[in-house]
Amino acid sequence: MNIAEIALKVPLSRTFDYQLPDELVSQVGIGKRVLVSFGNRNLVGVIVGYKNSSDVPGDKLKAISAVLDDTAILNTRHLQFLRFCSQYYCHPLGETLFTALPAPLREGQPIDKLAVKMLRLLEPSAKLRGKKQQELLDYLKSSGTTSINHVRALGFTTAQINALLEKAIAAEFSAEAADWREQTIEIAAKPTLNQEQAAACAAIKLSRGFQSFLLEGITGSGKTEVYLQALEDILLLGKQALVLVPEIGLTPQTVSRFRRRFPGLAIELWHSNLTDNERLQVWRRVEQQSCAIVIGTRSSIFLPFAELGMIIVDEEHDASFKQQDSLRYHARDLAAYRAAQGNFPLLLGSATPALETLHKALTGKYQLLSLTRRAETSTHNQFLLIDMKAQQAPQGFAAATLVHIERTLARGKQVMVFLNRRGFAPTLICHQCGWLSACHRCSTNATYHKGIAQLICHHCAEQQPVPKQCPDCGSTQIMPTGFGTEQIAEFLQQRFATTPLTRIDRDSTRKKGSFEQALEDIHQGGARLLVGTQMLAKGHHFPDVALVVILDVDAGLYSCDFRATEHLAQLIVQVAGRAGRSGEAGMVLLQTHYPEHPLLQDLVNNGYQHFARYALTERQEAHLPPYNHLALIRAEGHNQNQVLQFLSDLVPVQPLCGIQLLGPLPAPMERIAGKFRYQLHLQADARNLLHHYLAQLADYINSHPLANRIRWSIDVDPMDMF
Ligand SMILES: Nc1ncnc2c1ncn2[C@@H]1O[C@H](COP(=O)(O)OP(=O)(O)OP(=O)(O)O)[C@@H](O)[C@H]1O
Ligand SMILES: [Zn+2]
Repeated sequence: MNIAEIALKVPLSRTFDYQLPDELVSQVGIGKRVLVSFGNRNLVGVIVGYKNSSDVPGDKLKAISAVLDDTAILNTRHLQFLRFCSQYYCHPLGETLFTALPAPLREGQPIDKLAVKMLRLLEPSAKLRGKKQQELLDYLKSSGTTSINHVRALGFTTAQINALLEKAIAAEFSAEAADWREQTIEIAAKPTLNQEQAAACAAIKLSRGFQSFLLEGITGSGKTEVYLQALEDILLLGKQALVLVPEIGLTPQTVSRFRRRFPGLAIELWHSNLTDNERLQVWRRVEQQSCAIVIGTRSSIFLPFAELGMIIVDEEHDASFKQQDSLRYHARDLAAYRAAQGNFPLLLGSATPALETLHKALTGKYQLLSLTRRAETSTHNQFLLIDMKAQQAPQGFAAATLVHIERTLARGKQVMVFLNRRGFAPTLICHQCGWLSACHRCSTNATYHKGIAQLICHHCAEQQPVPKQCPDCGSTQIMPTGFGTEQIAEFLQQRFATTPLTRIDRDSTRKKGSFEQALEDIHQGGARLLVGTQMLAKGHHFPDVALVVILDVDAGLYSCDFRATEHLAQLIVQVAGRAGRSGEAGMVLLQTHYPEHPLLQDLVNNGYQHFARYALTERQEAHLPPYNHLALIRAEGHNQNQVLQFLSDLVPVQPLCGIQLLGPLPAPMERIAGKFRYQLHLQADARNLLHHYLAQLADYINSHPLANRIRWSIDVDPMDMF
């Protein structure tokens, strides 16, 4: 065996053969990184296998230049997981492995033994002027020597730490990272579980080996408490845990709840704001057992835990678990693979489970655990549908809605107004000729942002100045039409001039720390009127909110996406769940032109649980997921004919057995950033048929002459059709 099979970060679904030079034979190993020459470049690769012979003739076979690791950075089990991922999502193995690795490892940087930067106090009696600096000093006095990571996790900044170092009040030194299992696990005071919670927790604790659970609990029913208590046994056994949370759900409150419950335990965070180096640190810490729990967003599913004992997926229905480009994986689905592979429990929690997950629970594949009561109160929110037909609502609010807002504010309660559209207005319209502001590069509107006086495309981010005259007819009567959060907030602030208002959307929270600041304002009760998009809606616990207003639910009722109603119902329930968390029942107003719509009626009268079960019967009748499996092949390019040609070539002459193929069809958004977009839909009753066909197709595509001239992708289990 003198030939190594190497995975490289190139967009080809194959590995590459390299000769093993004698002097490196003792250093190589599967899962280690190597340096090889590829074309005229030097690339980092990962050894994934060995062989005796190659299709490449011996004299053409290049040799490995260097071995970069002493020990494998991907162990056999982890490689097996990533291989599965590559096959399942029809994505090249090399690119899959390199997606999993933190950037410094992709670039070939060394992974040395983990050293931890520690702080030691030198001058305990020093007096500092900065309040936070003094707090840090006091903390060091009480805690003794502490890792810098830990101090930062408590909220102290690098600047504050450096201030102590510069004044020689504290010194920094390196220590070998401690094994988290050597610490005694402390469990802080906790509430007694109610009956339903206790039953759920017992079921999880009693499970042996791999078992998936769906914890279906209404908002505020105490799911997090079940997670915390279910984790105890796992930690006591010395096993690590991964808690996957949606991008928006990684709030300081969630994290501090875990930290408070397990004081002193090494808990790491993983999210998109970490630097490359911070990611590498977490990677090493989970691998070298110096961390017990990771709370992370989707890509933390790729972390190389030394010994994982449980995965929890909070808000498992959330769309952010699915990656929407390159390797289009779903972290929840990969979590199921990892749990089966490692033979440990998987716990999925949601108030509004995805229909796919619910289906698995109802057919017995997952064990269903239900929480039907709110943990702290016995109240349920009251829903009210406000009929917008024939209403005068010049500012987007029905008169009745404004009365409810006024009354709630008068009682000293907070009001939350939800609209999932940022900006001032979705488009400008010319009153004379009907011209609409559109993006030049996408088949969509350009949103009017009043504060910065710009038209911005929310798909490609193109900005244009606001025209003074209509580009078509020259009229000066150009006006905003429709509403965005910016406009809603402006109107409410005029109407309730003395009421403090906070707006939370991507525009208002661009500045670092401003989101946290706004949340803090709401918690302290400073803000009484809260206006926002889904950034405001998810996961937060605002005890004082007594009224939630959802301004526009109609778009989700009539959409071409078959998941639109499911997503609308989930959104309504999540947003509504922000109300009434402090004892008295909250009120939820839904403004709609279709108050008699069966979906709204079902949701409002019978709740999500009922709605979802009914929605499943509809999916079954329509042969849609989860009763059937989908894949989407997307292609886009500047040359429309090439894109169409490429996809047409993929359509087989003979119909396929067990697979329906539709297309090429224009994508719902036919142009984005100047590119034409088309797709093929594949639908199959049996998953193995679909995967078998996709594997063949991927090979064929790679040999297609247009494959490297247009952008194409395969999306297995697509979550949206765009
Ligand atoms: N058994 C209990 N006894 C008393 N209080 C509890 C209990 N379980 C949970 N709580 C409290 O109830 C509130 C809601 O609980 P928790 O946040 O766990 O619910 P959740 O279902 O995770 O909420 P969400 O729907 O927002 O995700 C929290 O303040 C929590 O501390
Ligand atoms: Zn655009």
